[in-house]
Amino acid sequence: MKLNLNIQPLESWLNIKNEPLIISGPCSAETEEQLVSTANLLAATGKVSVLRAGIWKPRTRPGEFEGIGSIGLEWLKRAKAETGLPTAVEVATAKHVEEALAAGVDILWIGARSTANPFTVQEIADALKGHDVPVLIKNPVNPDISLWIGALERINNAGITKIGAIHRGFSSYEKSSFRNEPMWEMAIQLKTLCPTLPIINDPSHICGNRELIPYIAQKALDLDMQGLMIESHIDPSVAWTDAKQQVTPSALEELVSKLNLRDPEAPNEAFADKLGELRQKIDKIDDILIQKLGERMAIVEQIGNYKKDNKVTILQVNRWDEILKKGTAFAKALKLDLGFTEKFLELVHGESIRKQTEIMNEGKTEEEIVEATSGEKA
Ligand SMILES: C=C(O[C@@H]1C=C(C(=O)O)C=C[C@H]1O)C(=O)O
Repeated sequence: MKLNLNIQPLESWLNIKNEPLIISGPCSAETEEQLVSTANLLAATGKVSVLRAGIWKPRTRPGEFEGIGSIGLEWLKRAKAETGLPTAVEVATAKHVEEALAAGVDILWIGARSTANPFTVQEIADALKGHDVPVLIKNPVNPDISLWIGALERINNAGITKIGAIHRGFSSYEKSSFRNEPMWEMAIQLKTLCPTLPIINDPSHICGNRELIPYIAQKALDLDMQGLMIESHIDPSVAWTDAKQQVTPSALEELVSKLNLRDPEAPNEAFADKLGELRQKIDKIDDILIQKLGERMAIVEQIGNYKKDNKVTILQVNRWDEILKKGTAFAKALKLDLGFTEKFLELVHGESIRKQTEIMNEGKTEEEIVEATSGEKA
């Protein structure tokens, strides 16, 4: 499947000062002085292409600072006039869109909580109709790529062609070193579905602390993301929101200077030849892997039929345990990553279970059964 979005290339609507594209500014606009002085220091670094600031803040719990509101738009105007930097704010309602556009905000973004709600996205899309403003769409809080795609489609259907995605990570119930799990595979999947879509990484929200930002920012660039949105504050220690994850403008400058910029391709022929040669080897190995997986599944099917005839359960924990132990020991000897090996074997075992369940159900898939039973798609 490919995603059919009508997109204008990032470079055609954004003047990128310095590679990579850096969008920076405070999590929240707090005072005129805080915003304007942060903006001036950011501009002086020469590394920042867009000034961001939260004006309306979606807070998880009531009673917390919910953003300075419309007055902040006036401060942004001043910051823009003094620095020449285009400005970006988060919008979550039609009213926000109208006010931001009336105040001359250059780029709008849709936050993760809004992306998760199609009603909200549609309301924003309707308010955007007839306007030619760039819109960046953060991933939804939950790891559901369809919601992310749906939001991009709704905004694109409203006639907005200057669009991009922001990867800010996903909420997780499990304890993690990240504030929001990166789940890079989601961004990779989006890029695969729509290679022309610019994806900007937001390491501040993924990390939740400033120390990890350089690592995540570098990883994002190495995964060919088009830019970074990094929160900055003239004095993060007194920030009203997200104090732990904001950096000073000078720390931002240092962080960006230390990033290694790598190209998607190397211009020299020798590199291309060598890469081609190695990729041919990989192609051959992949063919063998898939061939062998096919052979394995044919045997799994035979076992499934045999179990069905003999009224034996699908899951055989002892055998599965044996496979895991044997497989990981072999992987260890080959210096293969054990976590990867386990995941791979689990995936293969899961497929065996799926196939044998289908056999027990006279060839009907789980999806077919769920749909026939509940009338809903599985
Ligand atoms: C194939 C079998 O069924 C299941 C699948 C297994 C596999 O994929 O290797 C192993 C044990 C069972 O849980 C089997 O019993 O051997």
